[in-house]
Amino acid sequence: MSVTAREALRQSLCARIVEAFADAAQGQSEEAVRLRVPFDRSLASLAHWNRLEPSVYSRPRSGDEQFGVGVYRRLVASADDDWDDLKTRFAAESIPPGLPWFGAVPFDFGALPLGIWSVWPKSIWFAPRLYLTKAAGSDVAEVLYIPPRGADEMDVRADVMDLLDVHGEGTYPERPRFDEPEDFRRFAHKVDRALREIRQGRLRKVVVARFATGRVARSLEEVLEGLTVRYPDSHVFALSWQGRWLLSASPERLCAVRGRSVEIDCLAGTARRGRSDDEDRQLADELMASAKNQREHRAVVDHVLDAIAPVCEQVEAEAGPRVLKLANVQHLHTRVTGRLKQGVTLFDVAKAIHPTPAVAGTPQREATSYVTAHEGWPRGYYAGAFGTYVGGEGELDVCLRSAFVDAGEAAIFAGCGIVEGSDPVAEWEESELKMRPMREALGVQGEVGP
Ligand SMILES: C=C(O[C@@H]1C=C(C(=O)O)C=C[C@H]1O)C(=O)O
Repeated sequence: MSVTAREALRQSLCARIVEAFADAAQGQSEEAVRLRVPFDRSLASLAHWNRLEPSVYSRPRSGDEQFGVGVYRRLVASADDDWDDLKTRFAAESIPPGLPWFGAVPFDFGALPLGIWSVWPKSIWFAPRLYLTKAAGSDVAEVLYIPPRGADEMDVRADVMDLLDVHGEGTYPERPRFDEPEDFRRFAHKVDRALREIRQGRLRKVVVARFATGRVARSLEEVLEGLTVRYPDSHVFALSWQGRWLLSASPERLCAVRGRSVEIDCLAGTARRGRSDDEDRQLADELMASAKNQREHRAVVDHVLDAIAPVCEQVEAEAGPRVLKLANVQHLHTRVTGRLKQGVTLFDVAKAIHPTPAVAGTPQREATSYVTAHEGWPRGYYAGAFGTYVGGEGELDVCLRSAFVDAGEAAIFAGCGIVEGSDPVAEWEESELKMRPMREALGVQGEVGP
């Protein structure tokens, strides 16, 4: 969108909110101002790299969009905190009806946020002060805005204009750059080391990951629109904190909790897409027939069923895996569904199953510690989870096909499950495919051969 169109959008949205604020001031006493505005573009048009206020964009598989900016309430986990601390703190908070918390948790709650992640707390959650939702295909957005206490119309105008300000295009403060990414030699060395652990019987599977870096060539709006068009079945999500962005187009639901029901996606086992329909079908058949991939996949399903049993009244997995096709790759996929025991929240479920063997390995605890100790760089939020939370319910998706963007530079992450018989060249190629969504969307040059 052009700078003038962006400014016109900002002005008109602000005028509608001020109007609704003035009407509400004469009527009810609710803290939040609620209105509906015509909106015929994607809510991604409100997202911008250079917005200093924390902000969030989310477009799950349903196609409904959410955008939030500014902080009404924030909740962060620091070095020593765990899931239980988050849960306790959430229990003490209250936010207006219809407003969710957005946030993310790390891959390993036991690890400190180091390296590129040291600029962020270990887990970040916030309820935005200006929140828009738009149903798929609709050209109307619902707006919820919480004015500062005691604000008058003038204050509200200034506040909303500020929340939607973009603070200069392309001007980034000097910050430390990312570390040198791993080349094939170092990656192969990590795979060999993982294979040694497996041969010696300490682990059965380890997910070995790598990252690539590059300059971002697109506006955030272009990036998000690119991802939503190309990956309609993934959850496209972007969250900024202190000007840095975490982005993901996740195909993998860690857990969704609505009332007493829970849904989990197990995703492990990967093949590329074919160049023709025939080749694509053949690759899918080979994936289904591959004992190595089926073993890798079954380990995830078994872990999830075992780990979730204590918080469930009933739980079941689909009979066998299906093939989930994404634009870049195809995966083996099994859905697990269950009925939760009374009082079990989203965070109880996440604590029980995360990180699953799909992103850590098996045995899960040993593999998680192994990854944290031997990856060679801190995973932070990569292979962590992001999503929404309201009163115990919500959805968390695994932060895969993801990137961290700081001052116009991106680190793009991908990992592969290593089991007995894995080959470093094939795994490198798989990691390249997994990086493709973010590379293409961000316009970062890439595709490096082994
Ligand atoms: C670790 C990643 O993906 C995970 C690993 C998979 C595999 O090894 O087959 C498949 C899907 C994901 O659960 C990633 O995309 O970075």
